[in-house]
Amino acid sequence: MIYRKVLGSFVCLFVVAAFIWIIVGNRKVHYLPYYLPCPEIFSVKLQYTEAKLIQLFPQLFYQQPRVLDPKRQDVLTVTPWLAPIIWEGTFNSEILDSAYRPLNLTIGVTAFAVGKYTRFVGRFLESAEKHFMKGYRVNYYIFTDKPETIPHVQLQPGRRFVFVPIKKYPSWQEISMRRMEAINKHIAETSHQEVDYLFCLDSDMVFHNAWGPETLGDIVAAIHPGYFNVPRSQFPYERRSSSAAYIPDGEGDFYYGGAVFGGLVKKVYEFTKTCHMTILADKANGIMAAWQEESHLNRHFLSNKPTKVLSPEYLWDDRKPKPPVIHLIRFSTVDKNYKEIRD
Ligand SMILES: CC(=O)N[C@H]1[C@@H](OP(=O)(O)OP(=O)(O)OC[C@H]2O[C@@H](n3ccc(=O)[nH]c3=O)[C@H](O)[C@@H]2O)O[C@H](CO)[C@H](O)[C@@H]1O
Ligand SMILES: [Mn+2]
Repeated sequence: MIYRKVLGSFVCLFVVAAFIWIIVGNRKVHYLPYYLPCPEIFSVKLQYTEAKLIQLFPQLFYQQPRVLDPKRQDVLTVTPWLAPIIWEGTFNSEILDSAYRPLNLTIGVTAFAVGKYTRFVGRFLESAEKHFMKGYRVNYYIFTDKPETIPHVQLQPGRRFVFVPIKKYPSWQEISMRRMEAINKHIAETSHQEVDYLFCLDSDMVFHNAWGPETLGDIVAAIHPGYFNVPRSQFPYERRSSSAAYIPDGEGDFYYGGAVFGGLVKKVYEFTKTCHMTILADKANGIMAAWQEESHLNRHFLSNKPTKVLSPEYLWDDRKPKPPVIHLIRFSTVDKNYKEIRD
């Protein structure tokens, strides 16, 4: 009985194996169709609260990036914490535009024009319309105590101008430092709903060349034009330990300028809040940092590293001759009579 069952099983196995061999082997079918057990997973979309569509790069034709042939060998293009440092020659605007344009971003700019500094706004805006985030939506927030003195500047479509009334503090130091407070308050009340990224810029400056999406990052700082080529012992950090902006000798990455910072509006909110608080702490202790809010900004960026660093191309000074490492001056301080204007 058992012998017959075993024999029967072997015969069955042989017949099935022979059948498969005939079909697969003789008919030249080399694989069997295979179906995923649950194809509906492909149609499931996670509902993230800040869900953004993934942008694919369209077909573009450009030079191959060469691993062993960096475009700039004369400058540092990445920080030790792997934040890119943006220099002319290191990026392709066409590729960046193809990634950022479809996101339909709005970029905010804050510029302060208090007292005599209203005279700079016309040139600032005219030059920004030529060079700043061309083709993107831009909101200019002009913080001023004298809106009637600001000249009208024709803006490109999708770009608008907003006056933010602000009181005039008696000293230029206080005006400069209080920007942190005013920007922070304005983000909380208004601009967090209006812009994706926000740049906070000095108004006594002019755009000379393109400033585009290569500058966008979570939190962005700019290297000061006066200190990109000096050892950190010579950085004009606040050196008194009684100040909240204190940086001891032997510490520091770069010397960043107070005239340019930015990033995601939420990050700029956090940043301006911390800086304002450390400025107030100093005030309570009867001390003012060596370079006002710029010192606090440098202290903050030492322990909270920027995710992108702009080279001095993005924060130059018209009074300085252009060295060979600077291929392009994009944004630069105008020459001004300090004594006359701060009087
Ligand atoms: C290139 C650079 O990094 N500049 C910084 C530097 O000197 P700066 O000489 O560039 O400072 P500044 O006189 O331009 O003042 C900073 C800004 O505050 C505004 N303002 C100032 C005074 C006034 O009466 N009315 C008015 O509106 C205006 O937007 C101006 O651009 O140090 C300052 C603090 O000491 C700021 O950190 C500046 O950003
Ligand atoms: Mn300035």
